[in-house]
Amino acid sequence: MTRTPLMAGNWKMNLDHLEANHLVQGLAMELKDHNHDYSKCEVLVIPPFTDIRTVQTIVDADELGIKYGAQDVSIHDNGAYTGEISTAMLDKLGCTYVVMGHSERREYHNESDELVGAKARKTLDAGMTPILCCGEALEIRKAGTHVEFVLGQIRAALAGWSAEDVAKIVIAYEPIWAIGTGETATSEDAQEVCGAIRAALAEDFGADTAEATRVLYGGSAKPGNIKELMAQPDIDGALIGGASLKADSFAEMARFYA
Ligand SMILES: O=C[C@H](O)COP(=O)(O)O
Repeated sequence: MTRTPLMAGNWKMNLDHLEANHLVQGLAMELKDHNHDYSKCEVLVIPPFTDIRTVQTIVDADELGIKYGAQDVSIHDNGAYTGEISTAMLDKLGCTYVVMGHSERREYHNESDELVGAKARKTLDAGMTPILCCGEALEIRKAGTHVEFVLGQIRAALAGWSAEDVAKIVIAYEPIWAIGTGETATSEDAQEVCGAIRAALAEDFGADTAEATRVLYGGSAKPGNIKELMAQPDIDGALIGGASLKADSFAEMARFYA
């Protein structure tokens, strides 16, 4: 496989900057102690905005292989947008990834597919990698229309994109019913949708783009199920919430290949 696996820890609204310092130092130590090979799995932390400067300082000072990014971004460059953060601000802090369209933002902030697509565009234009989230609620899963629903979210967000640009993004499939519930989708469930995403990318943007685009799974991923998830042909990594808040469990997941 030519796609480099990615373990991305989405801290959500957890940990202040002091706790962030502690976690990143602990994570770096765990990975070093176990001779983690970053070429076999990229390790990414996605802290709250207020922690990013602290994470940058540790990563730069200790020349860590850990990457960091942001949980959201504005579609505006600057101006009267109280509370928003621009791509330029994130780029200046050394962020390399930005998440958009997480189900929690879609639900609590009414984010549409079009807005999510615009955030991904803005992120890519600023030289960072978008992590575009998608995923269905339990009712949709029960109705059996989850594949159609998820492909609809992605196609709406990426409408008009070039194949070259799509190949640079990361897509994260997160069934909402599996987020923070302890109820992981089975690896077959996860593969079904991740495989369908790749097939849709091939149909819309060509086989080379589909081969290059990384697709992550998210939703109660943990040390106990990561190997099985990563053994699936179309799962290239995980977007991890709860289990990324502890250095040992997150490091163990990053070392799924060992
Ligand atoms: O962004 C991460 C996901 O929402 C998964 O969260 P979780 O691992 O706590 O279920």
